[in-house]
Amino acid sequence: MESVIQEKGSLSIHTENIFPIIKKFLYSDHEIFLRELVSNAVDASQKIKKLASYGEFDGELGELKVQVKLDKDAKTITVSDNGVGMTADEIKKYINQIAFSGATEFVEKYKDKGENGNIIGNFGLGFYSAYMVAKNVEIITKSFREGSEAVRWVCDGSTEFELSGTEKQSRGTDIILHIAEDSEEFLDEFRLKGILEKYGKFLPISIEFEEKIINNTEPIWTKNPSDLTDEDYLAFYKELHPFSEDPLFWIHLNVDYPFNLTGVLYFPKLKNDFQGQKEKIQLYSRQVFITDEVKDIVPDFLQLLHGVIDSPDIPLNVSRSYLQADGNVKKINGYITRKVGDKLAEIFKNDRPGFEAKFDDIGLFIKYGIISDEKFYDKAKDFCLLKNVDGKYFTFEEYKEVVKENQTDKNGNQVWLYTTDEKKQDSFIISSQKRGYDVLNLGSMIDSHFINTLEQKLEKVNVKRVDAETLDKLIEKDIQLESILSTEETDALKQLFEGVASDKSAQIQVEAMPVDELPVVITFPEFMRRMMDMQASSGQQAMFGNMPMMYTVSLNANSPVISKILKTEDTTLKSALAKQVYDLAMLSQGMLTGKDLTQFIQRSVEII
Ligand SMILES: Nc1ncnc2c1ncn2[C@@H]1O[C@H](COP(=O)(O)OP(=O)(O)OP(=O)(O)O)[C@@H](O)[C@H]1O
Repeated sequence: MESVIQEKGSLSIHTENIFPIIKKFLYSDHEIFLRELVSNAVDASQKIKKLASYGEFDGELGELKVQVKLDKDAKTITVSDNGVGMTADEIKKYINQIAFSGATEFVEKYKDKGENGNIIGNFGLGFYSAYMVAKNVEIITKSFREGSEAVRWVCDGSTEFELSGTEKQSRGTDIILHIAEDSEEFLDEFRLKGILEKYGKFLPISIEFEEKIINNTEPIWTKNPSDLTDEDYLAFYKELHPFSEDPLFWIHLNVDYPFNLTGVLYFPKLKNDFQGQKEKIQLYSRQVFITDEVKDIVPDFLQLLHGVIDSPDIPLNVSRSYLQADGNVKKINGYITRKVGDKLAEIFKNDRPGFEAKFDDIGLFIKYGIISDEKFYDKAKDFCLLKNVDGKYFTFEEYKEVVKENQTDKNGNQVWLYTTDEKKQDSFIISSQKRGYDVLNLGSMIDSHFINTLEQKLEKVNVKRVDAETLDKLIEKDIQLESILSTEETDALKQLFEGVASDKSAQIQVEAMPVDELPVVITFPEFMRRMMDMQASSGQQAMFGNMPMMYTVSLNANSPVISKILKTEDTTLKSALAKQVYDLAMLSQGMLTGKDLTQFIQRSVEII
């Protein structure tokens, strides 16, 4: 049966309810009220400038300026401008109708005149944020239109307002906030100055507070790159980060299609504690500071950069989940990645020595990008460098040529060797070099992840730490060394060492190595070790968290020392000798500690 209830209509909002909502939920940060009112005043000033340029206003423009005044005794904060002002009708339209934005209307009306939208407002709610801190707000305003009468509007935050004629000589608007008891923290010049400097440092119209202009109205990102010198960029960097070292280089961003975005990103000299350096990119919307949390707008691997991004196309007053899904935000992300890739490629191409000199600093960004961003990898694979222990740099392709001859294994795979710690792994590096192998230096936090990505991306390349295996197994060739020991001797040898090993879980194996190789060698299987490194660097505790480091003890069947130990008749001496060479191997891997170390020293002294 069809229902008889059928009705269409529009929902009504009870305005009594709206103030508490604005006060509580519109912005989590109450200090935003000042940003909103100053932005409105800047808008009003920009509008009069534009109207003058369109020939719709032919009076004196005068010096356009926004003034913020604090009167502690009267408990008021006043924001004044000499912009367009409002007529009584405009107040009724723009102020009395909550959420009707005059800004949107202005842009709409003048869009044929190439209105590029230098107007900040668009929600039509900003003005009411004044009620987050004020119990009463007065507007005293006079429109630029000839013959307009000045008007005064007052509202105490209820739904009743008063509108009347008043005296005001000059064009423009004064917004007077009578601060509520619970917001008197804002009646403080330092607090106000702080808020103004935070949000208004780069507003396009001069902002005066306590007889000082607090802003730079023409920050460099609004200028044409071809009009700027290196000094300009460095000076601006100092303005943003007064105590930082000079940046390595920078990128000027400038797009207007399919979204609007300008900005300058700097590559800083990184300190080791790079975690602490995040949140150094500031996000602006038409020169109004919005936030320094740019997580979703800037690709993760570029969050270590410093600088400024300005885009009116990034939605501001919305939740993060919305931001992540926003099409523009995704495009902006892709654009920034591409620009950074292009810039790095350009420096690499035009100034390879300069690029190499900076690589130790920028390598982190590049490797991070390679790991986390497919598109960035496609560009970076041609300029990302590998540094070997002799301090020489190679691209991936160059390096393939360097090691092709000596480091291709019997299956036709290249094996790239690296060290994570030149000092600790010295003996392994030396043995590898003796064989004519090259050793890379990949010891930074990010490298275990980077190596993993390399192996996935590069065909027929395996990457192993110099101590991942004994020298012969590191890069397996067709030639197999013969063991000089019989099967019985091999078993006896293994048993002897199992007896002296203090760590009973150690894997002991007998292997035929070159005669001059050490009698005992301790190695860490690459895969497990790297997984553990990766986990440690990402701060996780999961799978391998509590597991001891796995290692392999290889006994060199062909070592004369091993033969000597096997031939020793005296069983006490035999064990002592075995223990001594075993401990030497432990020592060379920095694994000999505690009682084992004490006893080792004692034994060594006795032998001498
Ligand atoms: N100082 C001012 N001078 C002239 N007009 C003003 C001034 N302040 C506000 N207005 C008018 O009132 C309208 C509503 O302002 P409101 O701040 O509420 O919204 P908005 O600026 O359009 O958008 P947003 O919510 O993003 O700030 C403005 O669009 C503008 O037309």
